[in-house]
Amino acid sequence: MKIFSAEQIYKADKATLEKQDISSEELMERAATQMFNWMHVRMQGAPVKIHLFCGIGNNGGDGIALARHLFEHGYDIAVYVVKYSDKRSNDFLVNLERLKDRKIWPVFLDDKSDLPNISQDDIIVDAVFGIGLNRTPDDWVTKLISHLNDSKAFILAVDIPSGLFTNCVPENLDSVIKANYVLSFQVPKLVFFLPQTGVFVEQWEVLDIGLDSEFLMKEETEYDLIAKSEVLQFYRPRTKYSHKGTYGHALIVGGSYGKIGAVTLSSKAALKSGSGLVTTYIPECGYQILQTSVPEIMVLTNGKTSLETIDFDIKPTVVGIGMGMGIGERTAKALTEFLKVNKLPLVLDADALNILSKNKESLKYLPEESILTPHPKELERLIGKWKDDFDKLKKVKAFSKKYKTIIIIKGAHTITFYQGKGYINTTGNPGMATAGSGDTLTGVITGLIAQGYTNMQAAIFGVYLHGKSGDLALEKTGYQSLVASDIINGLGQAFIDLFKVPEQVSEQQEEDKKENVK
Ligand SMILES: NC(=O)C1=CN([C@@H]2O[C@H](COP(=O)(O)OP(=O)(O)OC[C@H]3O[C@@H](n4cnc5c(N)ncnc54)[C@H](O)[C@@H]3O)[C@@H](O)[C@H]2O)[C@H](O)CC1
Ligand SMILES: [K+]
Repeated sequence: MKIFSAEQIYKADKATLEKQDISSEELMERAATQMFNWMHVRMQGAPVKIHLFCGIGNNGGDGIALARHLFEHGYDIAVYVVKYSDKRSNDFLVNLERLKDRKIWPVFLDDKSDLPNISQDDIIVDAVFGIGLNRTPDDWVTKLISHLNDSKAFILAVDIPSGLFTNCVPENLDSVIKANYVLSFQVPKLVFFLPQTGVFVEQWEVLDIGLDSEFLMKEETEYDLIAKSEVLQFYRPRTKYSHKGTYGHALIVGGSYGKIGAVTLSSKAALKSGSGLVTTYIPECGYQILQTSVPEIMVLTNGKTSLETIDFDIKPTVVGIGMGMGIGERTAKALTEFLKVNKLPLVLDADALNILSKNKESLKYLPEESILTPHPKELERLIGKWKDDFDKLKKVKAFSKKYKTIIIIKGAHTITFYQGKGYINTTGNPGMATAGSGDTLTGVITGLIAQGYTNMQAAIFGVYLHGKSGDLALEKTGYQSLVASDIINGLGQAFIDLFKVPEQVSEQQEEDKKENVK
């Protein structure tokens, strides 16, 4: 799914009005009707107090129109207009009049108003600011927003939590609504997926308001959201007359005394993600450990307790390098010498990245489309400190362009970056923040490249599979007990899940749908 910028959404609106020959107020009505249906299906007329806080722009207009629908279906509503400016939008005014026609008089709030009473059992609809926010809200609006957050009532945000910008991190985080649920029109917003701003979005859902499909299809975006339908197109089925040679040979390089586990996990993950052969290149101290724990894997050794040279006479398809490798002088030199002569596709992780951070001139030896999988600290060593999430994205983009590398920013929503574009992953969970999880990811990506996936496909698909496997494992382990080996063991189910058809809608839902059409 594409993630559009605010400018692109306004362009999509314009294209829709022209193509479908409708007014902007009709489009607002679609948005409000969709939100009402969403609420009505869940609330079924429940006598819960709903407080609607509406700004004076189109986000506020959406809220006012929603209030009308709720009123007409007998819901107990209280409507507030947050008068943060005199520049009321036309569609807001049209809907305000419609509300007044029904004898509903909103409470107008300004800097002198008392804060309204809200019980924690009530529902708040947040329609104060939408994607049009362009400066920090005034102090009194921030106070109101903090008051709503403190109420502990369930907050349903319209389009985006009020106070969140679409293209930067707010200076004052007290001015942002902490939404329990966001109903976002047509497309999710980038800020839902970044650590500093994503915390304001507990859950989100997209409501289709019928924006022009041609525009949505043709318009190029800087970010894509990656879910099952996006990765399925990469999937390479196995063929009947294939043999292990068909699926490539992954070489995993790394390990040092006390850190043989890291390479073991990567190697096993490469194997379990389908690499035909896997060889692990480690210091001698790991020989027995590896041969015993993963008998399917071949082992080459060099150095006693850490690697001294990286030099082999096998012909692997791809090399995954750095896990548990250490950053000692000899190992660092071994890596640099290897990079100078290497022509194979590379996946670089952990200490390989730490060594490169200290010897940035060696980055020029990386083949194009090498994959770098840093965790936050490793990323900081590579690109330097960042001011906020947006600054981080800018720096990663510049780095990836300069060295022509694919960078995977690991996190709650891992983002794969290449050629100026970010691919945001949707699988994974906090249970995966555990030792060896990253080593496993490197193994999965290396294993996919071995089988013939392009580096970009392997990066995006690998991140998805790794997360999905963690999600499936979670059902048995819970968050705390999920360990990297569970992720490896869940990989098979993650592949199988790709082809699971979503559950059928129930008969009752089908009936409801028919009713709606009537
Ligand atoms: N295609 C869609 O997704 C549709 C979205 N709709 C809704 O429209 C809003 C965007 O509406 P817009 O009027 O452009 O912006 P806001 O409602 O966010 O209003 C802000 C308004 O106020 C000014 N402003 C900005 N920041 C401040 C500030 N800190 N203090 C005071 N005033 C401020 C700014 O100039 C704006 O004019 C979108 O989110 C959806 O909810 C449509 O209803 C349907 C199509
Ligand atoms: K909002």
